[in-house]
Amino acid sequence: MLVREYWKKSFSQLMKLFEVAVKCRPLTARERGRDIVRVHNDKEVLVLDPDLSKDYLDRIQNRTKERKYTFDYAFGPNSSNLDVYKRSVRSTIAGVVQGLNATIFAYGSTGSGKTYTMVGTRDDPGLMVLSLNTIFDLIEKDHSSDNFQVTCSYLEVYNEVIYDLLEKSSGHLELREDPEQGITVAGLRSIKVNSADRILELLNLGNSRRKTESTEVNETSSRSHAVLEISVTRKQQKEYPNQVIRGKLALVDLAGSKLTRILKDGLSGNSQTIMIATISPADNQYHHTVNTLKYADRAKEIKTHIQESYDSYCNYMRNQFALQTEVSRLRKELAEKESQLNAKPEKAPDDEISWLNTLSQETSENVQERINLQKALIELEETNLRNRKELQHLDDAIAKQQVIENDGAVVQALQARRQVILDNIRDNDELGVGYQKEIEANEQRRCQLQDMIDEAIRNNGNKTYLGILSQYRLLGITNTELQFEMAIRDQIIYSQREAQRNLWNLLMSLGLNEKQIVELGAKQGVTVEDIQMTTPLGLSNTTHTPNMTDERYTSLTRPTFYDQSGAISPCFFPQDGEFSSRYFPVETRKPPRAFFREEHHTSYYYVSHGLSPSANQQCCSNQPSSYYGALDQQTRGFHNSFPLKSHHISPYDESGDAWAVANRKEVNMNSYVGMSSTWDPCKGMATNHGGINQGIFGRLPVEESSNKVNSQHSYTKSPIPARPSVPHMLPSHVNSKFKREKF
Ligand SMILES: Nc1ncnc2c1ncn2[C@@H]1O[C@H](COP(=O)(O)OP(=O)(O)OP(=O)(O)O)[C@@H](O)[C@H]1O
Repeated sequence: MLVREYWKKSFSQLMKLFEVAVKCRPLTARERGRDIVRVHNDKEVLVLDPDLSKDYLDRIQNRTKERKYTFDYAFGPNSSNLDVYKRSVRSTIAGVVQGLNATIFAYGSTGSGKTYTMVGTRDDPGLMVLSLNTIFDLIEKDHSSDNFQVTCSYLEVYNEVIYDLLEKSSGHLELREDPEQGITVAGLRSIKVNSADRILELLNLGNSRRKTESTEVNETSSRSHAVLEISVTRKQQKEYPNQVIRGKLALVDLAGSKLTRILKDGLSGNSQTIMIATISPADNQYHHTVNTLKYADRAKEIKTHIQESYDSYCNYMRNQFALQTEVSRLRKELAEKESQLNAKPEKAPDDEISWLNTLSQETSENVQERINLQKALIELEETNLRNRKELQHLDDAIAKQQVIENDGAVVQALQARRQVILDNIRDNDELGVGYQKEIEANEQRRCQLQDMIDEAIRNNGNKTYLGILSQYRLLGITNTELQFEMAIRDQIIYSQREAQRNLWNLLMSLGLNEKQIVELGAKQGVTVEDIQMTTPLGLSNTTHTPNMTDERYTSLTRPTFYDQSGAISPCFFPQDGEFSSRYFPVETRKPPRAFFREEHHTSYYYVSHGLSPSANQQCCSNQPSSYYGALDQQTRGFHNSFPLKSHHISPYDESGDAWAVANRKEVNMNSYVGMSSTWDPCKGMATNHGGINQGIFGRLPVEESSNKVNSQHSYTKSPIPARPSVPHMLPSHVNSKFKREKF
């Protein structure tokens, strides 16, 4: 059967997710009482007042104990199990073979006929037997080429303990939560069966092991709940080869009346459930009968609830179906593309082809290598993000210990851990720089290879053929790259959503309401639903954001703004919240706006270096326009800045450098947001990451007593852990990946 048809059918079957049937058994030979139950119209159950002495007046004054209920199905004492099965159960069983779950359970007081209804006798087989016959019948008649497998388990719950009825001497079994299958019984035997007869054998065996005892109304009263579970696994062969559909049928014979909880269990998941409420017609069972009917009546309320769940379930299933269709469409498309790719072009001279093959092969290896390097780099950076987080926590803990608890041993242990983390960060950073270099070399090689391929094609007589062949080869390579890019893109989308949510929270926690944020965003050219981090929320009113691809920047080269001795490019920070450096054209000095946030109380930090006093003046003279900045070793750029509170600002030292000062011994730049630029040696220009970034730049050793650092380029002696930078070959929005944890 087509999956579409199958779901269509299933939906209509699901419309009756929960049904209640009432079955009244005949009076037994032992019962001497009066029959007080009447069944009308196959739906109504009337229970007469067992007290015959009530007169007409009592009845019209509503003092009668007569009760009337209506159910989905009602069966009188003359109905056989087969009657019950045909009308209320059979259609549900058909769904199990199509992958649906069904639960059929009997509920009623002791001696009311639950076991008789579920198990039955040789002459009047019960619902378990009839259901099994149907399942095997349907499998046999199935015209599809699908493969079926039927398994069966039978358990007993006695005094809250689970036993395996298919095991000779079963121990206690435990419930486990399985991520895929939900709640399962650990160690329960599940036997593969090929016929209803085999299951009946097992059923009889299990029944003989059930705990029973004689009660006033029932000689062989079951003292336990029994659950027979039949699983039907259907492996499709045609439309969706090897797609597996699993249906389950649970047939439950309940012992007592723990109804609500049991109902809840029975109804969890997407199971069609049929409750068979069994009652005795005897007048001395009046209270039990009415109680059972009341419960059964109340169970109808569950139906409404199920209908609601059902609606969302249907939606879910529809989505699933749509996704399946989409996947199958894509599969087909892919197959078509592949066959196009495999179509061989006309033959060309062997040596040319082999040369092209060599180049294509090398290009493919080159791409793979680059992907691997990028992956390694990303992992490395993620590790270091975690390291830096831990470092921050350690710093907090150490500070807390020093100020509040002052426990030397604890501080020592924390500092030891801190050192380990620092070492790891540095090692990783070095490794990262190595990866970056390898990536650059790889990229250069790629350019060379492409040039060689172009050259080979240009100089050959059979240009068209080789061109096509080359394109065909490169198409495969591009595919690999695209797949990698897609994977990263997915991750970025996820990260950006998270960052966006956090940003909202941050802004709200700063006291801005939604409207203000939207207005602020609009002023800054930010669409609030999709906050563009490349145009950061700014503190200034300036709206200019430099276009870093502008050719004016391309003349810049790395040595201009950084050398190994630490003679980095100066950054200066105008009071309106902007920052600038030689990255930006001298003639405009119009840097991007930046939104900065300081989370940490820090001490000294390098603000600027090597500028003339006037430049420094421009940088820091107007309070509160002071910023931290730090050196980015990976990108060789002077990275970032953020504002400090005015009392944290130091004067300049003799060299003209300005330092930010705070009340801690060391600076931890681990947790702020700011703005950064990185140098892209390939493009020969700086890239503005803009907006809010991770800003991880490490610390500088400082003298606690001093308000300034007397250290000409002291940062070079104490390496600043590099900010996790982004491999420049990756899509530009990969940058966002490193922004997410800050909000
Ligand atoms: N439809 C029926 N036709 C004939 N006899 C029946 C029918 N239903 C039940 N009985 C008889 O009534 C008695 C009690 O039935 P059964 O053992 O099924 O009750 P039960 O609800 O399972 O009881 P317990 O909860 O104590 O196990 C049995 O002797 C059974 O044969």
